[in-house]
Amino acid sequence: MKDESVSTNLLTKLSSAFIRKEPFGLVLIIAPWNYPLNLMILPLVGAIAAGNCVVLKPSEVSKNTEKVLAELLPQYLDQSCFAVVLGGPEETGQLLTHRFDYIFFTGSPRVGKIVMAAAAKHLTPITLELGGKNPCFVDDNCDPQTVANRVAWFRYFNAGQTCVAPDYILCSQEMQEQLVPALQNAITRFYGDNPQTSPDLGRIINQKHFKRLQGLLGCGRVAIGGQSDEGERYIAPTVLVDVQESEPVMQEEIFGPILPLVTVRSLDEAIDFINQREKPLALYAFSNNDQVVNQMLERTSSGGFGGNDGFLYLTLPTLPLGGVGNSGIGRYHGKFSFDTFSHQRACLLRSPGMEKLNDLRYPPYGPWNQKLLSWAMGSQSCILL
Ligand SMILES: NC(=O)C1=CN([C@@H]2O[C@H](COP(=O)(O)OP(=O)(O)OC[C@H]3O[C@@H](n4cnc5c(N)ncnc54)[C@H](OP(=O)(O)O)[C@@H]3O)[C@@H](O)[C@H]2O)C=CC1
Ligand SMILES: CCCCCC(=O)O
Repeated sequence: MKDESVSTNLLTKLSSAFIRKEPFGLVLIIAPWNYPLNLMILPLVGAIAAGNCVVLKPSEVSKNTEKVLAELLPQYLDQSCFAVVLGGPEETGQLLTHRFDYIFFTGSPRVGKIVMAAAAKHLTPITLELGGKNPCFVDDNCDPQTVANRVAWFRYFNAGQTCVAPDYILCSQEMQEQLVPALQNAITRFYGDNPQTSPDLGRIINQKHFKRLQGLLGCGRVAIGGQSDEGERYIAPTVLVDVQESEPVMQEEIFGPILPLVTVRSLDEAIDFINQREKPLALYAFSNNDQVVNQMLERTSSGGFGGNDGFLYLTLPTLPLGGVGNSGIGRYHGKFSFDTFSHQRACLLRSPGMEKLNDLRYPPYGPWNQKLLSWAMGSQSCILL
């Protein structure tokens, strides 16, 4: 990447001022299992583009992808600059005792805190791509079937194992009564009368997550789905109603094909509900009224925001993917990846001659040269004076 020239002030008018983008050095990339290729390769591309060497730690949970990565990557990447470390939490923990120049972690906030604590020991800069409970507000002023189609697609894609998926719906009681049949229509249209036989519906990654999700089926009242099959690790596309805030399904990130509907009486109540919780990785609002969508955008905070659709914004490399607060630190995708993996070095090259011009800044200071110096430095004069 070529140097980025920047403007100068009177004091540095005859100098060359620019930002040099430098690689950090050795980067550790730790990836999760839900999109094991995408969430490993995308940060890897950014790290390479910025000139770094990389240690890759894929998730042991997605075993087949881990195996393919371990076999294929060494065939395409320079073995002196890239390594793939296999294994689980223990091996990741051992990796984290070493000093890296940058750590890029994708996973849960729980493990993100472990990574951040390890990075702190070496003051290593990090990106944490974490998760959270992503709210989806549905205004009364909307077409229930259109909303149901869009929400159902984003909730049940990859069997709901997507960090930016809508985690729960906030809507009025009246809208809930319209949304449930519309969601049933969408699920039947997408996955047929018996979704378990659909080739387009995924399965839960392992027994641990299957059991966790099976337990969540007991929350609230099942309005759609609710079936499960341990042998296939199948959880039916499910909609829950009459869910209490205190129930587990509203206390943890669902990360599965379960969609609880929580009723609120107004947009203000929905915004209060959202703002009383951790800042989510993604937030969605559906309404035919732009003002409602804009109010949700203006009065909340989240990693990303979707108005009248789901995480389609991920298809734009011109938009960053990243969380805020408990849902993450930093961002990537497109040029944001290059910037994440680059140190922005401030450079000012001056002439070795024309020393006379520097008399202005040398003591002794009098009223006149201090004012002149302040003027010559412009807005940054507070730095030295
Ligand atoms: N912001 C984003 O872009 C994304 C965020 N996520 C979030 O990730 C979570 C789901 O992914 P999941 O893989 O289960 O997340 P985890 O946090 O459980 O695991 C993430 C990575 O950390 C490793 N790990 C697990 N426990 C430890 C530990 N104690 N010490 C060190 N490393 C550890 C895992 O290894 P192993 O898997 O081998 O046990 C895996 O490589 C959800 O919260 C989801 O929201 C997921 C995708 C994208
Ligand atoms: C291919 C989309 C990957 C997005 C990361 C996630 O939401 O889990």
